[in-house]
Amino acid sequence: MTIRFIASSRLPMPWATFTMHGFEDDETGKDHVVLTLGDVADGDPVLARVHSECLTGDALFSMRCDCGYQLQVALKRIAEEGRGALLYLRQEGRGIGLMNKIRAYHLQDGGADTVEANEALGFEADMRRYDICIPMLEKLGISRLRLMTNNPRKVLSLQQAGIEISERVPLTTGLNAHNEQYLSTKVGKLGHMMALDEFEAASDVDRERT
Ligand SMILES: Nc1nc2c(ncn2[C@@H]2O[C@H](COP(=O)(O)OP(=O)(O)OP(=O)(O)O)[C@@H](O)[C@H]2O)c(=O)[nH]1
Ligand SMILES: [Zn+2]
Repeated sequence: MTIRFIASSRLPMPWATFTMHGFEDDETGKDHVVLTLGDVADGDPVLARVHSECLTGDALFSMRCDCGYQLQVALKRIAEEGRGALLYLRQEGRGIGLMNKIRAYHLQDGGADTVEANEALGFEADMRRYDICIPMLEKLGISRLRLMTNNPRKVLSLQQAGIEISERVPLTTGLNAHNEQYLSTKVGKLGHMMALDEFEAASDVDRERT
């Protein structure tokens, strides 16, 4: 593992002023960011989101997925508790990269689901790895997580990497007319632990996208 800490700074956000910590992975050339709020090094479980980059959803307001909504709700929840961490991993498109995600979206426009599209391009459904979290969490003194996710593979991969997950906190938000099928595929093919009728509507999020 070749992840190096670079620097920390303040990051004022609409909900709280977080601290941003930058890390660089010499092996992949990717840089990752962790946002923390409050004292996360006191040994108590930390409310946390391990979020993989989604340029389209996180920054460009895409309604094809739930990523941007989850990002915002996770940050709001951490701000409400006054303590927590968000790991923003540069694993765009479940690890296939932005250009391949656009290729996958093109196939999805023609009727494929997210898994079929990845496979048609020669990729596995999910290429992400989570062991990269360990050096970042260690550096920040975080040992146990209350993890906001619906993804069982994420919980398992983090546990296998040696991270203690004291609780899984559901994060069901952002359902809209454009991503219903995408979310159904998560449940049906990727085993996500959620039911679409339990979702908070997208309009519950500040950045309303209906
Ligand atoms: N390849 C591919 N990647 C996608 C697609 N839609 C979103 N992504 C990427 O999927 C990642 C988010 O993964 P999700 O499975 O939505 O969510 P998760 O983080 O694994 O699970 P949760 O913690 O429950 O949200 C981001 O890297 C997105 O860029 C898609 O259609 N194809
Ligand atoms: Zn997304």
